[in-house]
Amino acid sequence: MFQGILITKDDAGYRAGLQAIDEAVLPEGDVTVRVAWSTLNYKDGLAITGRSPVVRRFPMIPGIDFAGTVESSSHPAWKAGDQVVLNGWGVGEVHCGGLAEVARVKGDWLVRLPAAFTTRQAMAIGTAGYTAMLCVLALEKHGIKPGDGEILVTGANGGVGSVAIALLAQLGYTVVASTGRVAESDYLTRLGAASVIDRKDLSEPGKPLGKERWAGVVDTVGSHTLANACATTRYRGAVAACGLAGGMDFPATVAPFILRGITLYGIDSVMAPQAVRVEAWERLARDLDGAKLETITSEIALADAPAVADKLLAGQVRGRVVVKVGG
Ligand SMILES: C=CC(=O)SCCNC(=O)CCNC(=O)[C@H](O)C(C)(C)COP(=O)(O)OP(=O)(O)OC[C@H]1O[C@@H](n2cnc3c(N)ncnc32)[C@H](O)[C@@H]1OP(=O)(O)O
Ligand SMILES: NC(=O)C1=CN([C@@H]2O[C@H](COP(=O)(O)OP(=O)(O)OC[C@H]3O[C@@H](n4cnc5c(N)ncnc54)[C@H](O)[C@@H]3O)[C@@H](O)[C@H]2O)C=CC1
Repeated sequence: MFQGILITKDDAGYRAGLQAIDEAVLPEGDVTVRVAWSTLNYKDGLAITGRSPVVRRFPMIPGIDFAGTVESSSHPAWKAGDQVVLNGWGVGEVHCGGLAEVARVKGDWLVRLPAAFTTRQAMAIGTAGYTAMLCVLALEKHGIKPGDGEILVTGANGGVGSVAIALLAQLGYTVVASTGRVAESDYLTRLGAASVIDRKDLSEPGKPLGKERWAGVVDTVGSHTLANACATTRYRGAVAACGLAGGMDFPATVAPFILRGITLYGIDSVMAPQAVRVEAWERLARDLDGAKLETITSEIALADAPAVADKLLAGQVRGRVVVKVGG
């Protein structure tokens, strides 16, 4: 038996809580990991509360990411004692996840813990931070350079937004942070935002085209915010869309695409190929300021995860939350 969060769904309803879990609940896998740290991402909030149909099998251990130490392995790449990180691959959705002391997964899903990070730091980054890096890589590969103009980051106080700001600022980009918590402007400017705008400027239904402003965009919000971001992106600029914190809809027109030649990149962290993950983690090790990472990180115990999941979805959590599992 081991301790973990378990989600059950039956006639009595949808419930998540800390309990002793039998090893028999763990799915098949060729690597067993002793989890040190996990995190709470937005998707974990959706899974734990049942707000969206993220969990596809019950009972389910949530947690779309974890970092820890291999306990046993029949996979050729891994041996007992190796330190590993996992993001996505349906873990915490269809395959038991990281919010428990033990995880059993496919060795092909694991990434070696970069030497630059402790397991706690890797989870302070977590799937949110790794996704922020995927967004930055998309803008870089599009050819957007520091000095080309302002980069908009939406949902700026959140996990993806906070790491995106820190990364872009470190790389020399001029970052404009959009937030509903303008009172938190100091936090955003300390991370490296050059200026802060109110999310209301972007969240109302807008025109097909607006005044050209952004050289690039990292959008975690979706809906009208994403549509307005596209409508105000400069000629041949790019938008990296990764989130739906404001809604899954995309009420846009083709105008920015066919009249300004903008590009919309869809960013998916869950099924990203291994080479992409390794590149993202290597770049995080190079480009993310460890001191800034610590300032955006708060720590909770496993038992607190359900309560903090509610707060996360209510937009009451700033930055990243690490969950101490065995660490
Ligand atoms: C870290 C990442 C994130 O944070 S992403 C944001 C969090 N995710 C969500 O909120 C998604 C929750 N899911 C939904 O709201 C719904 O599943 C849906 C709206 C995406 C689709 O719902 P619908 O009822 O219309 O269809 P199905 O559920 O039957 O699915 C249709 C088709 O799509 C496949 N699919 C479902 N979810 C995913 C997924 N997460 N990734 C990839 N593909 C997905 C599903 O298997 C079906 O395909 P099929 O070939 O028919 O099996
Ligand atoms: N595509 C992918 O692979 C990934 C997608 N995501 C998505 O990115 C988004 C952000 O994830 P996290 O940073 O972990 O979540 P988070 O909860 O830490 O941050 C979300 C931010 O959006 C803000 N927000 C909420 N509602 C809003 C609205 N209506 N308008 C504007 N801002 C609003 C919140 O105040 C918060 O600051 C989520 O939608 C998540 O599902 C996250 C990781 C991977």
